[in-house]
Amino acid sequence: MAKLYYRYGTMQSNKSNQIITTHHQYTTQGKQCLAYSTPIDTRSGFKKIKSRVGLELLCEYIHENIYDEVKRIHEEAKVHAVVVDEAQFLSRKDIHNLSDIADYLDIPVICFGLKTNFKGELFEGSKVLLELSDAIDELKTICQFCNKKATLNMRMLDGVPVNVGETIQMGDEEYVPVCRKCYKARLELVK
Ligand SMILES: Nc1ncnc2c1ncn2[C@@H]1O[C@H](COP(=O)(O)OP(=O)(O)O)[C@@H](O)[C@H]1O
Ligand SMILES: Cc1cn([C@H]2C[C@H](O)[C@@H](COP(=O)(O)O)O2)c(=O)[nH]c1=O
Ligand SMILES: [Zn+2]
Repeated sequence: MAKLYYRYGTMQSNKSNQIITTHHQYTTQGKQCLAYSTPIDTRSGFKKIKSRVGLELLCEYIHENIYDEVKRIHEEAKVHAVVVDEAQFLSRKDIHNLSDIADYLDIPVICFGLKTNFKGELFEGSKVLLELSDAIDELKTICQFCNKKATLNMRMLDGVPVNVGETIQMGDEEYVPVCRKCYKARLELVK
């Protein structure tokens, strides 16, 4: 039976790079792999996944009829895998639909995304993925301030760490990956 995978990490942990290389691994073997992201994050351009290394991949956006769409494509030509970027922004219903693709169409679904927001709290999509995924892997990078593994994302406003504001706010330089100790040295975690 196909699995629902969740590969999570902080910002800069190689998520977009890995989704693009995973897609490449399937397609260079002649295996159809469908790539999706969310319309929330348009930093890379319209319907595009872009990694910091410079790799780019065209994608579609997740929508409420995603299960029917993948089923229709799969009936025309076998789909070997579905890959999803920015999965933290998906709703509970979206993740349920993705799990149906694994369970009823027998197609592996590999989701990449952040675990927590800049306040250290789970995003909705991340929470449901942690609840439902068959396999969960952490992608790693290093804390901005020390040499430990980064586990949190710190939002910077004019170079100053902040822990208040809207949860969803696009950006690159506005965030840095940090370890818990370095986060606590600068900000209070939400209690
Ligand atoms: N010029 C470069 N050469 C090699 N690696 C790079 C370069 N620029 C960025 N990276 C690496 O790319 C990774 C971030 O890639 P990306 O997939 O965009 O991250 P994420 O999607 O998790 O935010 C980091 O590990 C960073 O070190
Ligand atoms: C921590 C955090 C991040 N975001 C946004 C910022 C970026 O646009 C994306 C994540 O991009 P990645 O490089 O692919 O990891 O999410 C946000 O809106 N709120 C947050 O708390
Ligand atoms: Zn640190």
